Amino acid sequence: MKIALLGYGRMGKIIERVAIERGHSISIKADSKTTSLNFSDTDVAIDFSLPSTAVSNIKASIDAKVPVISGTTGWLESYEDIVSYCNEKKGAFLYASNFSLGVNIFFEVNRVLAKLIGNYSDYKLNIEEIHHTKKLDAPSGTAISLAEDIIQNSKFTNWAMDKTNADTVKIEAKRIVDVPGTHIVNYDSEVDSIEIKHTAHNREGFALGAVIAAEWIANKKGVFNMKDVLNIG
Ligand SMILES: NC(=O)C1=CN([C@@H]2O[C@H](COP(=O)(O)OP(=O)(O)OC[C@H]3O[C@@H](n4cnc5c(N)ncnc54)[C@H](OP(=O)(O)O)[C@@H]3O)[C@@H](O)[C@H]2O)C=CC1
Ligand SMILES: O=C(O)C1=N[C@H](C(=O)O)C[C@H](O)C1
Repeated sequence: MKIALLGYGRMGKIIERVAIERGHSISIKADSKTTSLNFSDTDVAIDFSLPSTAVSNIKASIDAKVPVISGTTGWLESYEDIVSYCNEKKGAFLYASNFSLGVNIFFEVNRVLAKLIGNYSDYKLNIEEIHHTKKLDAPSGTAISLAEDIIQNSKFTNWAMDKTNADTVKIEAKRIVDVPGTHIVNYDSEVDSIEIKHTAHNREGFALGAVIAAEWIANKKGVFNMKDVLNIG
């Protein structure tokens, strides 16, 4: 496949290597200096750019009838608009806050735990995410996915980063040099604690998952997520 990389930073460069190792070629390497996108020689686009550029890149791909994989986080206020846009234009779009197999298994464990424990008022809930200091958005997209899954499967009704009440999932964001991505879900009561944790050791798993998603979405139409790709849960 010919893959357009919309964003050629930390992730874009690793995705390039993984894609070439899997027999693909790169048709576009877009960065902040790119002024226009020509998709004439592209089969699929992968966007790992900035919160401020993700929406226009996704729309440009859909307009060009190129299926688009979206890994950029921090733009989710426009997610429903993109879903409508993609459906109207009969395009193909897949967003994941985290493409790694490990985190997608972690999401499943988180949902089960929320169903089991999330209705007991004895436990206070805290999500902690730790990332490198260059990260632009907070909380991480992955932490938001974890919180939203807990809200769908328990008594919790909302998430917030600051003051919480009993129905709020509290998310704490920490920034430490070079950390690729760590997420912890902690339930704490007077008598015990239950904690699940995912630690990314590097960015390889995110890149591999994005390329697998790009291979999967070729020739499909619709709006998808990583559960569709991995067939888990
Ligand atoms: N879903 C997932 O599994 C993961 C998601 N992410 C997310 O991916 C995004 C990118 O992360 P990362 O690679 O670390 O960030 P970087 O800052 O390293 O890369 C961002 C890239 O986007 C480029 N860019 C700027 N403007 C545009 C534009 N208009 N069109 C295309 N590209 C543009 C930048 O250009 P320049 O180099 O010129 O500045 C840079 O190359 C973040 O939102 C991050 O949260 C990260 C890891 C995993
Ligand atoms: O910015 C990052 O680096 C990462 N962003 C994603 C997120 O916001 O959840 C995924 C991963 O944790 C790395």
